[in-house]
Amino acid sequence: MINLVIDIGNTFTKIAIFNNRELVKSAAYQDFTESTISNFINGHNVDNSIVSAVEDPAFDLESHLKSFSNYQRFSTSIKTNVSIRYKTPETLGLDRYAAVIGAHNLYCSQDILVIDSGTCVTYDFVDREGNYPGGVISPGLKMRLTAMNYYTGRLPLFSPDPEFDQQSGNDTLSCMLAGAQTGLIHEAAGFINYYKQQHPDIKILLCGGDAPFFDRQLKNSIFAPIVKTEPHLVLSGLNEVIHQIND
Ligand SMILES: Nc1ncnc2c1ncn2[C@@H]1O[C@H](COP(=O)(O)OP(=O)(O)O)[C@@H](O)[C@H]1O
Ligand SMILES: CC(C)(COP(=O)(O)O)[C@@H](O)C(=O)NCCC(=O)O
Ligand SMILES: [K+]
Repeated sequence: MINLVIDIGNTFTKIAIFNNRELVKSAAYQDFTESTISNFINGHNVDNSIVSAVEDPAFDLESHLKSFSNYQRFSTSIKTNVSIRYKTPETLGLDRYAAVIGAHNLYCSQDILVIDSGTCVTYDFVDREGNYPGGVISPGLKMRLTAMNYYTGRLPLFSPDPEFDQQSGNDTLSCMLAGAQTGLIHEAAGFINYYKQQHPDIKILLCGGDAPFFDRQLKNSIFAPIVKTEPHLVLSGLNEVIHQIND
């Protein structure tokens, strides 16, 4: 079974082809059009397709996918082996639901905290039985620096600096990076500690555009043994949904 899965985030659209549960290829695009899909598929005979979108695509994506595949609309009403305990499933980001499905099916006998560091950073907990109560939504790495520039008169616009590892700064740039970057790691450490106290065997899975940043920082921390990067968690969660519907 060849599956085409698409994850439309607030910054990038991620797309992948799976042959059953094996990832064949994946890519990320800032500009996503019909021809992006044709170029990406490039000769693969797609059986099924599915989309998770936090933003509406700029073209009729559903009609396009229906024209060459068995298209499945993804929503929180689709029953999977993850049970949504969120109070407002109708407002839950589909990328968050897909990420915990991906996590639970990769490590089904473990309690997991997913840290998806995209436009926003989301912390989502799923227990070993597949119960998903929710988690945390927090400003993303780039958003933190952009917001400080946008809402002030004197703070410049800086990009994240992967090399920066100071706890505090002594000029404008280093002070802002300490807040935006080191502050984000302190935040993550705080939430990890909170969940670890309640679930001592918890595993931490990292995904999203800034996963390499979290990976580098957390691999140098006491959390190193329980942290793992799973870059395709949302995509593999969507692929799992196709399997659970068809199996
Ligand atoms: N070339 C880039 N352009 C924009 N953002 C980037 C780039 N490289 C890394 N990033 C980081 O990746 C984040 C987006 O990651 P991603 O997981 O694709 O987000 P989303 O799922 O929200 O679309 C941005 O917020 C930014 O911090
Ligand atoms: C929290 C999010 C903005 C994260 O999106 P991302 O950073 O992956 O683009 C998205 O999942 C969303 O719009 N959620 C809706 C609110 C909710 O999940 O309750
Ligand atoms: K996210």
